Amino acid sequence: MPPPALRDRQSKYLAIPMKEAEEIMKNIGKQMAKNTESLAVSQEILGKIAANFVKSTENMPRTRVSTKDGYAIIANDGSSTKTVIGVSLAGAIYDGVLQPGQCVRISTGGVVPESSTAVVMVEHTICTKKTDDEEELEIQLKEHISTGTNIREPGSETRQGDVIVRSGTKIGSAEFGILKAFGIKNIFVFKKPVITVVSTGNELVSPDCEDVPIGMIRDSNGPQLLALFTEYGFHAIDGERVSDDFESIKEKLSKILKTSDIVVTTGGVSMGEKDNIKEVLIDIGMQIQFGRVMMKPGLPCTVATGRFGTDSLKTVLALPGNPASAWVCSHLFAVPLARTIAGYAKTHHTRITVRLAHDIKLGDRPEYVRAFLEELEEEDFPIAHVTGNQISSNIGSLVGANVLLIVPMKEDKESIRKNELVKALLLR
Ligand SMILES: Nc1nc2c(c(=O)[nH]1)N[C@H]1C(S)=C(S)[C@@H](COP(=O)(O)OP(=O)(O)OC[C@H]3O[C@@H](n4cnc5c(N)ncnc54)[C@H](O)[C@@H]3O)O[C@H]1N2
Ligand code: MOO
Repeated sequence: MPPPALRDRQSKYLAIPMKEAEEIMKNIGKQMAKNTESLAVSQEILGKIAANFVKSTENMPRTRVSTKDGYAIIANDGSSTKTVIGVSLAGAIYDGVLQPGQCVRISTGGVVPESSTAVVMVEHTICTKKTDDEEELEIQLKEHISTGTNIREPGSETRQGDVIVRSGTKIGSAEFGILKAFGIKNIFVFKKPVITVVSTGNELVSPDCEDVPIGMIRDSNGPQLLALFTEYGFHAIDGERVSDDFESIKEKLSKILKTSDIVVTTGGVSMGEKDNIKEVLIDIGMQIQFGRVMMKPGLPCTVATGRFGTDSLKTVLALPGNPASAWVCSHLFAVPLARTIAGYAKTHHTRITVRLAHDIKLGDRPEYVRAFLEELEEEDFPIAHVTGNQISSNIGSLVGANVLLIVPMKEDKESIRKNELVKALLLR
């Protein structure tokens, strides 16, 4: 860094539009390695993305089974009265063969005996004969039952060889359930990127520090971003803190980049005399992809890439130190990138339409306003309440936020009004 008198008085970096920044991130995502691994189908795969199409190993159901509790009959056998000759319960099959005029009591999920062509619900029958000790001997149908009624045919839900989990699908409870239903033992999933979070700043002390000297602050960005990645199903490594010193940052980043795919730093990216991050990134051979974005919060948001002596491309997201800026930029840039590398088909936050609960004054940059939603039965759209003072340093503006309102910059109008509809990104 040159002495203050000689430093640049304007940023060298053009503030690019958000759309352009997103395009650049998409390209970086495409170039970053997507590695796969085979994992046992255990809780460990929850939240991972399937890397292959998984096919069913057998028909579902495997045999004809009943969808109702009742009686397996031969439909259209010319008799509405049936002799009860046995029982087929789920887990205990009746392996005899039905003759016309006979039926077998059956439960939902029970195997339908050979030659039976329909199941009549117990509600549609009357018991017409029984033994002295109350065993059913004969029933009568109250209505006509046609062939196929209440029977699940083999393969009627899934045929052997059908795709049961598509590549790119996130493994949740439903996918986990179907893999278990077919007895699948292992599947290929995308490996998640190794993410490391580092806080930079001479003023930072441990978040656990009880007696913080004046002029110093607790490092909240580090733990906040580690938690943010956890919320999105990623495990991030705590790279802890480093001072603003050029050499110290260089040493720290050089070490971490060897073992990480994505490094997220906070602080030191703006115009301050200790804002060294961009220079360090250049010094260690990384290419700055953008050094400012026309957005609020997050103007000095910086992204650099490089191979760093390895085959695979690495990305550093050097985010502003202000807590709201770091949080918003992590949502908008780091999470989609991590999702891309982890194989997600959908990498971006869902856009929804919301109705504003208050006026919002427009600023000189497009803004991502933190808000929370209220759902009212009589309203078509959720109501968005802004989370207080939106200054980038206000960590309280993040608390309770579950959307980012996409608010344009001031052009022909000064504000958007209460009750207007705006687009928002759904978080978490
Ligand atoms: N002359 C200019 N000054 C600033 C500009 C500008 O364009 N020209 N941009 C402003 C904007 S916008 C932002 S955002 C900030 C970002 O600055 P830096 O990324 O360089 O961040 P720092 O200066 O290091 O810190 C900013 C702020 O955040 C606090 N901080 C930093 N790290 C942490 C942490 N780990 N946990 C909690 N809080 C943290 C730090 O103490 C500062 O208060 O620059 C504006 N300035
Ligand atoms: O862009 Mo900064 O995050 O406005 O304060």
